[in-house]
Amino acid sequence: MAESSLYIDPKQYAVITLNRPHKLNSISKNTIKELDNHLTEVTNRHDLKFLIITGNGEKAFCSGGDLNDFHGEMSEQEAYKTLKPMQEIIYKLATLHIPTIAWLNGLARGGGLELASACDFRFATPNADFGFIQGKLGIATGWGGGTLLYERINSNHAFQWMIESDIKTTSELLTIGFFQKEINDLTISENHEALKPYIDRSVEQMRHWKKQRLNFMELNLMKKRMEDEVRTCSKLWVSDEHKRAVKQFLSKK
Ligand SMILES: CC[C@@H](C(=O)O)C(=O)SCCNC(=O)CCNC(=O)[C@H](O)C(C)(C)COP(=O)(O)OP(=O)(O)OC[C@H]1O[C@@H](n2cnc3c(N)ncnc32)[C@H](O)[C@@H]1OP(=O)(O)O
Repeated sequence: MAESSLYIDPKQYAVITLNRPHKLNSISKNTIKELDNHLTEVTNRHDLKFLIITGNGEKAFCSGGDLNDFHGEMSEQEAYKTLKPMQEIIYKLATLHIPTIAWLNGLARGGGLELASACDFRFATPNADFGFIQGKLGIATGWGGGTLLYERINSNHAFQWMIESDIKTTSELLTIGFFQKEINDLTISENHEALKPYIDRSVEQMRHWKKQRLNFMELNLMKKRMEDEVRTCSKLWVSDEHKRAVKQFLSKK
């Protein structure tokens, strides 16, 4: 069964849904391939105004990399080979030709927040919590999402969040500007109040504003920084602290 889906609405927006609610929409190697296909399809469409990424179910947006696939016993080289494809997806998403919205229907951890950071906007349910917890796992962001976090919020907040690796509420994240809107009604539709301004604009406007935003970002530098993150995370992946943390999570079963 597909682990994600792409839906194109007649109102000219696309929705990618992570579809592994029983695993809290964690991202497996297979999900990564599917996401790549979805993004290619969206990139080839010239009639879309914006893209939404969300998770199926009420509990989770995305709990990060699937720790069965991204397991603790990989060598540094294997870790790099495993992490790199998702970093590439995150880069593609961050530089997509139309605005993107992470629709955080539930909790997010680790790479789930890297995915959210790749989007231009983050709208979130009040009934969930969110953590860049990589620090507590003995690693650092492995998909380039640390670089993007610095693009999205004040650098002091980004720096502190990654070091402290704490779990934050929706209202805390609205306060520091990581979230732009709180959404109580989670159903994505053309009638949703939060989406109305995005639907009301034209394709040309949306593409222009996204291009303008990207012009203000140093994309080559950003790409290099994201690559550095993958390399650093791959090194940390083989640390005892990280192996212990993954083992502990997997043995919970
Ligand atoms: C690899 C990339 C790296 C990066 O670059 O950042 C990362 O993403 S590191 C971060 C990886 N993610 C995590 O460490 C989070 C792991 N999950 C949890 O800590 C907990 O699931 C939770 C988010 C705190 C929720 O806890 P709880 O409500 O008790 O639910 P369960 O733990 O019982 O989860 C239900 C179900 O889902 C499976 N699950 C959840 N997250 C993952 C995951 N990341 N990888 C694999 N499987 C995951 C969990 O094992 C349960 O499955 P079953 O036991 O089969 O029911």
